[in-house]
Amino acid sequence: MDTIFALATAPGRAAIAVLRLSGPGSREMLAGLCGRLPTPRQASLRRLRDAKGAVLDEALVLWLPGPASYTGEDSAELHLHGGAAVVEGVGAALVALGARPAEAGEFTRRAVLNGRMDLTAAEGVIDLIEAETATQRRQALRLAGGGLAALSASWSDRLADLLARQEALIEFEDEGLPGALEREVAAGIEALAGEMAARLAGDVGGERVREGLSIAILGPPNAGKSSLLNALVGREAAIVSARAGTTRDVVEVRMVLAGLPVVLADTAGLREAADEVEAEGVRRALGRGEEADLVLALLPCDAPPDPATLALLARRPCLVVASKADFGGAGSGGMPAGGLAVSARTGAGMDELRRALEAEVARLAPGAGETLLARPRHRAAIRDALGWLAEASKAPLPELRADALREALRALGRLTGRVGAEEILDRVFAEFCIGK
Ligand SMILES: Nc1nc2c(c(=O)[nH]1)N(C=O)[C@@H](CNc1ccc(C(=O)N[C@@H](CCC(=O)O)C(=O)O)cc1)CN2
Ligand SMILES: Nc1nc2c(ncn2[C@@H]2O[C@H](COP(=O)(O)OP(=O)(O)OP(=O)(O)O)[C@@H](O)[C@H]2O)c(=O)[nH]1
Ligand SMILES: [Mg+2]
Repeated sequence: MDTIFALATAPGRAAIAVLRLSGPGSREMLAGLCGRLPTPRQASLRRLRDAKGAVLDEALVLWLPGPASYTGEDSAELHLHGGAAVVEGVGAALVALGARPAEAGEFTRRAVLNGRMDLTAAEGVIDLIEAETATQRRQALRLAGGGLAALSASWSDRLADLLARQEALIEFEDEGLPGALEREVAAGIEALAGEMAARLAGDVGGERVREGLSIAILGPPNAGKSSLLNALVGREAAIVSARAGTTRDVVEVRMVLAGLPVVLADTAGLREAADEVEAEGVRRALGRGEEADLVLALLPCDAPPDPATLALLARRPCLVVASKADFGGAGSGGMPAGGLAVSARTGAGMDELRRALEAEVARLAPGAGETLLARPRHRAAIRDALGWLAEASKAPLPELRADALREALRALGRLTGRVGAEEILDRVFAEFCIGK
């Protein structure tokens, strides 16, 4: 096993830079850098020297002998002065001592291989690094804290128990074991399948929390789409003008709604375009409307209802809003009376609109932050296991039932990384940054 090192903090000008070292050579390399080893897990201030004895930095050093370390191996941390030349120099000294730069996610990968955490907890770690909102952080912490690992382990335990009994049934088939055991196994499979199905049905929204939502503002030209986007984000992100057909490109801004990161997109007004450029803009607008999680449809109070916008409303999850409400109440633009009416000019209805958007986001990501299934991979693995349980239930022979139970167990093993197809690990750790 190689000894690896990496900058664990962001590169660039900084107060301190943390270099992390892990692997069997850590003890010797650390001693090589700073003389005698510090007391384990105690911060010590040491002068770091290269092979020739030249001082590289004065650093706070942590000696973290395995297995009680993040990776489970002998590890160390060097809290350096945060300068590019300092990091460079200490890195070069470590290479001279036999270490190599770590690959993205390699420390956490080792933690998984050494049984310090399972694959879903490792995914929680990366989600924690990428979390931009408190809701995302809560979800990531549940995962990193082993929430899904524990659930999967309890299911695996029960499956292993059912499999053992099924194997006993096969072994003692000729001795006429009581049918009671067979009924017990069948009931156990039923119960487990029921729980998995309930988890799949009830644990929704986690993927949306992780990835964030996309909302597209659509409507006829001059409806005030760009003005509304600017009012929602509080800055002049998109060009506004009295001329219809001002916006052509999709203009994206990021904001947080109901604890979720949202990309809000302003689009070209929908109409028979006057020229090629506008036509492309309208195509892009419609495309964005099709892929958005929510369409914010604007029907201006000063114009008749627009057929292209209405057609989109019929197909996509929509929040319909009457814009330019200062021109008259909701209703004049084809809005039902009592609908949401806003004026980007006066600010009327903007608070209500924000609340309505938050309610839509909350509806699209229910249970936000309280879920365990954060990735399509999680859902797919459980669906897989459930499929094998269904096979087991209807298996005509005891051996086939045992085979199906074994496959269900393997599906859960892939979820936690215990059944280790190398490519699953590669895919998960490709998302990581270097140093984690
Ligand atoms: N300086 C520093 N800060 C950090 C980390 C780190 O590795 N170094 N972490 C890393 O991502 C996170 C904290 N997570 C960690 C999880 C486990 C262990 C660890 O070594 N655990 C051992 C020993 C615990 C102890 O000292 O009592 C264990 O649980 O056996 C360290 C950090 C965030 N902050
Ligand atoms: N009275 C009134 N005028 C508004 C309101 N919102 C926007 N306008 C005006 O309506 C005109 C068009 O506004 P934009 O925000 O550019 O409209 P748009 O929907 O983005 O238009 P396109 O990009 O051309 O599709 C501008 O002159 C705005 O000042 C409003 O709430 N009330
Ligand atoms: Mg516009």
